Amino acid sequence: MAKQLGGAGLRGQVAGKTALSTVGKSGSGLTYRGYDVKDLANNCEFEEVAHLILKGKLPTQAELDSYKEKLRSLRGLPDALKEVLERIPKDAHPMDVLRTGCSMLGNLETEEDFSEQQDATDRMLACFPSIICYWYRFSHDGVRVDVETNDDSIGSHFLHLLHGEKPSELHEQVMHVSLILYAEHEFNASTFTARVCASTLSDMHSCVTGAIGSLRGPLHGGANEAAMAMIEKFESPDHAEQEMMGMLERKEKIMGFGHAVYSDSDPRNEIIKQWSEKLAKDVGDEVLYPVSVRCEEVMWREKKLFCNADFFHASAYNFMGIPTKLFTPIFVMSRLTGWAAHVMEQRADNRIIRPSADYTGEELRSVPPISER
Ligand SMILES: CC(=O)SCCNC(=O)CCNC(=O)[C@H](O)C(C)(C)COP(=O)(O)OP(=O)(O)OC[C@H]1O[C@@H](n2cnc3c(N)ncnc32)[C@H](O)[C@@H]1OP(=O)(O)O
Ligand SMILES: O=C([O-])CC(=O)C(=O)O
Repeated sequence: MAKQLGGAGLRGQVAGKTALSTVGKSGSGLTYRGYDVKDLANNCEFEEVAHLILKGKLPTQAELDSYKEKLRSLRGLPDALKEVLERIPKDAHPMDVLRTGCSMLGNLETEEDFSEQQDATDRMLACFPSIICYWYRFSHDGVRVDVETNDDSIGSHFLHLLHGEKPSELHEQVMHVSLILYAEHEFNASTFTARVCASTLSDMHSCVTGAIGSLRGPLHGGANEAAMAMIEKFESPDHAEQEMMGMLERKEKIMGFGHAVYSDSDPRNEIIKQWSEKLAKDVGDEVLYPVSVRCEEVMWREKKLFCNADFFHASAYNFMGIPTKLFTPIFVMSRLTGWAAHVMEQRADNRIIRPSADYTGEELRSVPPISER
């Protein structure tokens, strides 16, 4: 059953064209440049999908090797950026750190001309994990990590910097899947933010900085952190059910459920849920995964609301030892590909995005003298 699309929030209104992805239209429900996300998640590394989204085609082995080599060479951070990161307090939210880091990078390595858009994007793709982990390890552990690792992938680079050791094969694989699932999603709020910014002919770093701000909220990317905060309070599936029933009765929003476009399932959920189950077995979990499954059952039974991409990401990331506040920055590391590709698409066929509003204010009136107000 298709979701009723209309009403506030521009829901269901066509606001532009894209050749990058379809949501709720074909295959399992999500396609990137014509490939089903399930197919991509089962058969590709994230860097192949980044190449597909940003450069228009799946790479050959030689193209992939050279793309990964290029990304590896771009992991270092300028000293001025490290200095800024060192001044950000420990209790800052990592999404704010990333927003500042991206903006600072735009000052140091400004995109002077649109011909630099691919290089500016590759640089961010390579160094966002460095930015987030440099700040995290400095502010939390007091160490200045060497961010120039030789790890094979963006996901393993991130886990290596975070934990101080190379990740297991399982964890590297889960990072590939997770980054693929989060990479692109048509005209979602953060991507639309990036496109609006691009439509003024602004620079790539401004578009991405704005998009990070939009992704941060709990109704969008921030939902994976909010979901974690909720499930970690539940001691058992029965406890989860009891608490969820209370939340529903109080008409509270339950993060990680529902979607603006999908009507009865988010195709990314089935995939990340399987990986969460594998990770649960790997760590011997007997609480978080069964609690998450019960939450899913209760929400469907009571409200016909389904898990979106964020819900099982919470337990999966937790099982890999990732601190909750770093969940949404991982989303950024991935969605950067979608944002940048949309910026490029907008630039290639641009008209400034400037919709209209229905006015609901006062009728025309004259300004009274200040003594009479
Ligand atoms: C990667 C991502 O960004 S995926 C989205 C991540 N966000 C979340 O998980 C936050 C929780 N979910 C939500 O807030 C919403 O489902 C959104 C923002 C994702 C979509 O919003 P909308 O398109 O406006 O939702 P929709 O029209 O389906 O809502 C229908 C009804 O279900 C309710 N509803 C929707 N989601 C939820 C939820 N998670 N918990 C409780 N009730 C919900 C709405 O409040 C609404 O009720 P109402 O008619 O009484 O007002
Ligand atoms: O499309 C949306 O509204 C939100 C979403 O799932 C995403 O951005 O991945």
